Amino acid sequence: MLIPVLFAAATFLSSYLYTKVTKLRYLRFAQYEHIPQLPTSLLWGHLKTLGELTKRGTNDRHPDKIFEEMWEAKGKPPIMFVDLRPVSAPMLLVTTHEVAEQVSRPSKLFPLSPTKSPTWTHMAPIIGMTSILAKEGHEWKDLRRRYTPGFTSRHLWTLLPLILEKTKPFIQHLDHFAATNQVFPIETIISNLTFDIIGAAVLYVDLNAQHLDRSQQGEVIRLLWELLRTYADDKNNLPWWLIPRVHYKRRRLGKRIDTLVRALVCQKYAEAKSQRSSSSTTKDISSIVALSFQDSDTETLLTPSKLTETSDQVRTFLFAGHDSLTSSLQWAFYELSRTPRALQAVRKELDSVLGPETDPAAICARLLSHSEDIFPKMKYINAVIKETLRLHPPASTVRMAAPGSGFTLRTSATDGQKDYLVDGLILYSCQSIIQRDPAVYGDNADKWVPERWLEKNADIPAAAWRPFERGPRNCMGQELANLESRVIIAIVARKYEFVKVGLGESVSNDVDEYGQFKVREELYNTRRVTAKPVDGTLMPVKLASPS
Ligand code: HEM
Repeated sequence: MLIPVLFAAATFLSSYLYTKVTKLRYLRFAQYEHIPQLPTSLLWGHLKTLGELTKRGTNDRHPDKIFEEMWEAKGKPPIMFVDLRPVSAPMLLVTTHEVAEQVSRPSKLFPLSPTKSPTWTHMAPIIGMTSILAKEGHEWKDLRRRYTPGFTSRHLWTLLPLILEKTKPFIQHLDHFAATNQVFPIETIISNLTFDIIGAAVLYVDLNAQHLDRSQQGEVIRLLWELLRTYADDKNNLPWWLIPRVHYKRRRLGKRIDTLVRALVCQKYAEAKSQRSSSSTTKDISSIVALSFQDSDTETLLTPSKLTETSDQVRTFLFAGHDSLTSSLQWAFYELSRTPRALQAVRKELDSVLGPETDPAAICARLLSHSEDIFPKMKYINAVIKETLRLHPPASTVRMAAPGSGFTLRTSATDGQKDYLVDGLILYSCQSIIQRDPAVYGDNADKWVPERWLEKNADIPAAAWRPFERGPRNCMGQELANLESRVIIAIVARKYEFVKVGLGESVSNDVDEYGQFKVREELYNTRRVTAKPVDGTLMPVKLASPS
């Protein structure tokens, strides 16, 4: 009796194992064999290669760098399959602007462009579950429509006095560091400044971010910092079952921030309502959220679901409004500090548009009184910002067309035009590869050369510069980011001299053929939700000598 039972069990087990292994072989080797890829392992897909490459270099470098090494090893194809199962869904690395454009633009299949990848949920504790960043279809459209008034150029110009006001503590910190000769990460003071600006712009509140002593900062900022720190060691969006305690901590902190933000939203809603019903002419219509309350639904009642949704958008704006901007400003100051030619050009431009006065208060006054005249003339500064975002893009888009949707991507004629079925894959447009394409940017694609944006005949396709992404889901805050960047550079560039120490420190006063100081060891990006200089950009500052 026992033998037939054992025999039946063994037959069942071996047929079960056979089915599983056949399926695994299909998933690993056959399912996406039509897409260029490195050799893969039956059990670990490309995770093994990813792990080995990670160990071979500086292991806290941004995963984009490791993807780039894989892409180079495969001969730089326009798209590449990277199998991250079981840690994450399988991914398609997109490396040319022609293909990236198809990922971000509307099509018959996806009238609002392909949907966001479900991997966004690792950010849910920061931005909430109903964030505009992740919504789709008409829900996303409604949110975009409701919040657009707060991001129009006309409205943004009304924020200028507020932005300038917020730069005062920032300048005081710089003066203090210059007087005490302290080495400090400029990330801290830039991020505190951009937090304060976005808090004021979004809710018209003082988030009290600009204290170097964290215990003195407002509670929302302290908790947000703590929350963002939990992402510092998680370079690959590890699933909850690999880091359960970290996920629990994120959820707990996210909830506490949500509670505080909800209270602020209720307070702002009550203020907006009472201002509307009074005949006062000093209505607070100046915050992005107050403007969204003018939407007819919300005007009548802040229902629990509207409150949740508003808190999620506020948290999204607080995060998106400080994070990438801080990173790009750090890189801008660093690149300027190591490129004397460019710093001189920035200063010359500021002299010509602002006059010789370099005192921040005088600059603020002039920016306020002559903004319409001054900002359009900041051509070189614009080129500095553009080039910095090209070479050091902080963020990108990650999409996924549902399995079975039949979504295809076509590679360009120069890449041997071919259609690839890519549904079910995470579609990752890797900006740091796309924006350094020598076919577009030439032999100096890896170099920081702001002048390339000033050349009259520079033949750079619009789609090849995409730090804010393109298509309907592009960045809502790009104009605000640009305004803040120009203001901060205008106030700081002539008064202070930044000198990088540690990573990225110059070896001598010799410049290379692109006019940049040679460095001992390159400064590089790491991943903390988005891409950021790994050391917070350690830069002592001193007062610039008068020119
Ligand atoms: C240099 C600064 C910035 C960069 C490089 C940047 C980059 C990006 C990118 C790449 C996206 C697309 C993300 C995706 O597809 O998942 C995005 C979306 C977004 N950004 Fe920015 N951003 C910056 C500043 C800002 C600022 C200051 C705000 C102000 C609140 C902001 C608000 C948003 C919002 C709300 C979205 C989602 C738009 C939507 O899905 O409709 N960003 N940003």
